[in-house]
Amino acid sequence: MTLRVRGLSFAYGDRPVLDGIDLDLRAGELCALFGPNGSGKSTLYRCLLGHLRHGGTVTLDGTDLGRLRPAEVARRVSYVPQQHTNPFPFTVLDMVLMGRTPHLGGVFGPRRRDVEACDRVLEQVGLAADRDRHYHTLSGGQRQLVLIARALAQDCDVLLLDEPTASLDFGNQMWVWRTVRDLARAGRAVLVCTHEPNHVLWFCDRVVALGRQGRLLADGTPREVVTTDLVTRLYPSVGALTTSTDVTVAPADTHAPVTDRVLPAHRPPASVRP
Ligand SMILES: Nc1ncnc2c1ncn2[C@@H]1O[C@H](COP(=O)(O)OP(=O)(O)OP(=O)(O)O)[C@@H](O)[C@H]1O
Repeated sequence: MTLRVRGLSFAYGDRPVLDGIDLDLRAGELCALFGPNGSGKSTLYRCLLGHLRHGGTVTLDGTDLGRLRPAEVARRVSYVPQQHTNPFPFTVLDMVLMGRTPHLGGVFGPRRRDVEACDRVLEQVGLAADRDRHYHTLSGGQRQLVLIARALAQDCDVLLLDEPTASLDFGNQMWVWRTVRDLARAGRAVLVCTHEPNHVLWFCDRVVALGRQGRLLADGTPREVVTTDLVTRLYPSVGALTTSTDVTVAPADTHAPVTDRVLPAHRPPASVRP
């Protein structure tokens, strides 16, 4: 199963944002989408999902996603948005059940097995005790976990996640990365947008880097792409960079102990580093 993007271009009015993006996202692969603020990552997701009319093509196993009805797309592709507010007083369980909606036939409501599936993912994200609370009363990180739970409940071949760890504590960040890595190993195709180069190095199979002009700058393994040269080019204000295998805090099951780590060259001495 391959999500294939060819020549994807998009502009907001007369302001071009994406320029000729070619990308293949394959089953079994955890791929990072890496790039500066405003480079068009969220816009790319919205184009892939058919929320924005764009140039070029997006196909899933040869089928043009633009020709499918939204419910058909939602059966195959799940999406965790970067930000989400909901004006209605949905409970946590209601929010996660929305992930099951594309799988329900006609006007039927959720079945017992849908509720059980949602309870299982709420248990996984550590929010089982909060299932009957109103979504809008949760903290930012808890809301992010609910959106991730909704995507897991949706149970799709392709997962598109837009900065899913941005509001999460270190423990939950590692849980999300391990979960998406396991989903990829189980045969799903996963694209995760992140701003953290070290997480790309630690967890991902592949990374595509989007530059400020809305063009892909690189596509390859993390060790090929996340170089001090590329990071300096994307983020010139950081200044000089160095790499290190001196990893102070990294889970044992990541690539960290054997992988270069990207660090600012002028760091505080080790004794005061966190
Ligand atoms: N609805 C919109 N109307 C007009 N311009 C927009 C709209 N949404 C985004 N943009 C602009 O398009 C560009 C790309 O935005 P986008 O949100 O895709 O970037 P991003 O890479 O996801 O950024 P970030 O890392 O900050 O989330 C930015 O310059 C942004 O200001």
